[in-house]
Amino acid sequence: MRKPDSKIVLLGDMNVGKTSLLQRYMERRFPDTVSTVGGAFYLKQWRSYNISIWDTAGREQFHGLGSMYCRGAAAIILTYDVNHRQSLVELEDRFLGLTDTASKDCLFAIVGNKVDLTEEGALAGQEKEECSSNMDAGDCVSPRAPKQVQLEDAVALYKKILKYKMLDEQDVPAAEQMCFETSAKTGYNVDLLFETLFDLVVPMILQQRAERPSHTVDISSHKSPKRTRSGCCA
Ligand SMILES: Nc1nc2c(ncn2[C@@H]2O[C@H](COP(=O)(O)OP(=O)(O)OP(=O)(O)O)[C@@H](O)[C@H]2O)c(=O)[nH]1
Ligand SMILES: [Mg+2]
Repeated sequence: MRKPDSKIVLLGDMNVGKTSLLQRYMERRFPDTVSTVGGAFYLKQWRSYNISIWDTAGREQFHGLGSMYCRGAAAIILTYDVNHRQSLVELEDRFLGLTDTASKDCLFAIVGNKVDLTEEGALAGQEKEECSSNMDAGDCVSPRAPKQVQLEDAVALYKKILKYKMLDEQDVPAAEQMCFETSAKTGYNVDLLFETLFDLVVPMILQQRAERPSHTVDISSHKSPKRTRSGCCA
């Protein structure tokens, strides 16, 4: 197997939907999941490049492994649940420190998942109301609640991350491009999330290749040595 050209890591609290997002993208479905143990990865071919996408465990007991998974990462997807404010708080308190091992020009995406469960998600046609047509409108109780975390909160966290990493806003993609709201259940924005990141890491791969000293010897330009009378090389 060829070594991956780049690495993307999903981080975030347990139950926010990291595994579901990855399975929705890679397998085009929303299967039942079990809480992740340690970590696992998928390989995605994007154009001619191999990108590994790592799913990590959000459970506290696996916290120590997080920085190991982030080592050398070109992009990190910090995931929260739009219905649980604490899951956004945890990104800053518990997960951001794990990203210190990532590549120095690592990109960050902030992803609020499970929008299908919110009133806004319903308005955006995320999921059909499960009401029978002979019910009164009043009987049709929606389980959805207003979003607990707004996109602006994610944008504010993105800007804090730039400060923490001492990055200049002008040198990195804009917050509006890197903060997403998704639903692994319906697929909403899932392709956009992953493919935006793939397109951003490709130039990083090319830059790394250009900076790396070449170990390739061009044998076509090599002249054969002249033979001397003794049969030795001059
Ligand atoms: N409604 C809804 N449920 C979701 C969505 N994404 C995930 N879930 C559900 O949320 C639960 C947790 O999802 P996982 O993908 O296992 O969460 P995780 O972040 O990988 O959790 P850990 O592996 O423990 O860190 C499962 O019951 C999923 O079916 C979503 O977009 N919408
Ligand atoms: Mg998981």
